[in-house]
Amino acid sequence: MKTIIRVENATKKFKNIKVFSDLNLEIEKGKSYGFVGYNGCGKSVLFKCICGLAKLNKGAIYYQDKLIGKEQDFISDAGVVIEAPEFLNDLSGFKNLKVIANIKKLISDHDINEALKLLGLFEYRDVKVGKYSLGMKQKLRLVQALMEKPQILILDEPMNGLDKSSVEKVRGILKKYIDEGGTLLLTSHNRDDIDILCEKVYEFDDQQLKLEKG
Ligand SMILES: Nc1ncnc2c1ncn2[C@@H]1O[C@H](COP(=O)(O)OP(=O)(O)OP(=O)(O)O)[C@@H](O)[C@H]1O
Repeated sequence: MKTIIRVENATKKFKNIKVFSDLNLEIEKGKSYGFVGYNGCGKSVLFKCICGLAKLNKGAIYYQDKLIGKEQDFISDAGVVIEAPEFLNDLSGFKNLKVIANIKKLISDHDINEALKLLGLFEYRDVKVGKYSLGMKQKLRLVQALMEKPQILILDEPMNGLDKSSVEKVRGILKKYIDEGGTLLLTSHNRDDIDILCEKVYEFDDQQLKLEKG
């Protein structure tokens, strides 16, 4: 299997808080990985560093052999849900996605609509995002992450704010994504999400990652 992400001796700290230290990790293409641990253990910070949204204090992260932050600013070809990427409240759901799609110009309006349908947002495509509920905004984030059919998905608590049937729907979408060869990095405080979707599970333990399953 081909390594797609390599984290080497990574250390990240904030002033007096050391989040992780000399952490090593290999992500193989086509596999699904879960990351678990208590609030504040470092899951989101690790994901941000992998994406290029935060800098390591020491060590290196490679995406397809390119050094993140140097040879490549941000991870490319990835669908990402981390915290709340803010949408423009005065634009509709569709137009927000269109603004993002225009950056890479990989997909058509039809593709955006199909992605909206996947999560049941198509009928709200023309409603301003400012009028979306919390769950609807979360679904829009997922649509954004999925719409360009990225080869890797990095999802930090993607089920936040979703009702039971939407969680089932997203699990189905992610399962299909993995079955079709996608690579998934996932955090969730719902252990069922992790168990259903991830073949390998890492737990944060004393500033390190411990392989818990797989
Ligand atoms: N920008 C920041 N400035 C200072 N400290 C930060 C910053 N971002 C995160 N931290 C700290 O880094 C540590 C790890 O935070 P992180 O958000 O990665 O936790 P997490 O495992 O994702 O938690 P949760 O399960 O609550 O989402 C915490 O102690 C947090 O307070």
